[in-house]
Amino acid sequence: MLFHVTMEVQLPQSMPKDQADALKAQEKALAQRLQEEGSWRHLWRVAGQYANVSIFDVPGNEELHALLMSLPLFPYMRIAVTPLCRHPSSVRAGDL
Ligand SMILES: O=C(O)C[C@H]1C=CC(=O)O1
Repeated sequence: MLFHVTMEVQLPQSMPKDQADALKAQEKALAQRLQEEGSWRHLWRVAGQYANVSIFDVPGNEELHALLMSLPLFPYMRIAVTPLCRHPSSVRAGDL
């Protein structure tokens, strides 16, 4: 299943820079691994915001929930999920 996911990162201003940098590095490593493996299909920065728009390809809701909860920045993100299905007028074969 495909999911459109938006993530807005809100790190507390009180978080020490070293801790924030470590979390971002862990997040980047996992995000890149998941992209290489295929479950994180698209990752786009929202211009002008510490936020992204992503497309995930995972078997279902439970898997997406587990994946999102595994992200190091999960406690500091506002996340919105929109499940996607194929549009009948799309000329694409189903892949993005
Ligand atoms: O920067 C972000 O948008 C948050 C998060 C998502 C991927 C990543 O590396 O960090």
